[in-house]
Amino acid sequence: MIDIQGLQLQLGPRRLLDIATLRIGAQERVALVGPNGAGKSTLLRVLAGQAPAPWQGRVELLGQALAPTQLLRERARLAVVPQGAPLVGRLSARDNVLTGALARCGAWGAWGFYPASIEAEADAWLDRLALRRHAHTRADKLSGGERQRVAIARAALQRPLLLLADEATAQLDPRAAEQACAWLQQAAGSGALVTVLHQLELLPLVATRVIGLRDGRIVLDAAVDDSPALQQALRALYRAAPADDATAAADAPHNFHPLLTPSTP
Ligand SMILES: Nc1ncnc2c1ncn2[C@@H]1O[C@H](COP(=O)(O)OP(=O)(O)OP(=O)(O)O)[C@@H](O)[C@H]1O
Repeated sequence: MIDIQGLQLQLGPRRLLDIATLRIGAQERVALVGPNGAGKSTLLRVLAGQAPAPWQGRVELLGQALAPTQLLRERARLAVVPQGAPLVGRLSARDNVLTGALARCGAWGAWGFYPASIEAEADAWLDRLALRRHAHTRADKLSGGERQRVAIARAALQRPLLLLADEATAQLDPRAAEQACAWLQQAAGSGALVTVLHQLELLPLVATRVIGLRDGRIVLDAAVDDSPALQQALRALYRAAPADDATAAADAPHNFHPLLTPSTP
């Protein structure tokens, strides 16, 4: 599903990513965690074909080796719930959700005509995410949390092989955030889910594997469980001071002692 070897992304003097190896299998549920500026979103952006700068290394996604300027052939099956959940503001919540199915509908979808089965699917998602009463509200009139939920439903309509979610629970109240973890898993279906997460208490609800980044490097790769070892590793991940300038980042040892590196597929 995802196979990364020697990924390096440099922006000016700053190294944003330095990932020796990372493999994520089909159907995996993975959370990316780490302090602010660790590179979590940048990694998702590389996978989504939106890297902020050219990168070096080998990135294979859904069976295709990517180049920094090349888009994935199977883009329709790659769903992204971006940070802040940008939507098409002039479209209703329902129409935004329906755009997730565009690739399945061909030209008719582009004209706003969707098969009844797809409209029913969109409505079911609007119901599930408690959005039915907002179905015909313009997206730019929705609250942040409502937009977030619309973005999850839109991703579900893509029937993704891979769903990338960047802090999809960030704008949700505690109960909705817990529910969103289940929604994300449902939206990913039989595909893989990689989600950036800051609320560590939600980890068991959304992931079976946690990957910790710091200064663009993977320093933690562990199964999600309630072991004291994982709790300790997570605390250490956030306690560690980030490199606060380019020199410090460049001087840091390349493979410093990982916090935890248990089994991965
Ligand atoms: N387009 C850009 N131009 C300059 N710097 C960038 C750009 N994109 C990311 N960065 C820098 O790269 C580093 C990693 O950013 P990234 O957004 O990936 O971190 P993150 O782990 O997702 O952080 P957060 O938890 O705060 O969202 C940050 O220091 C950020 O300032």
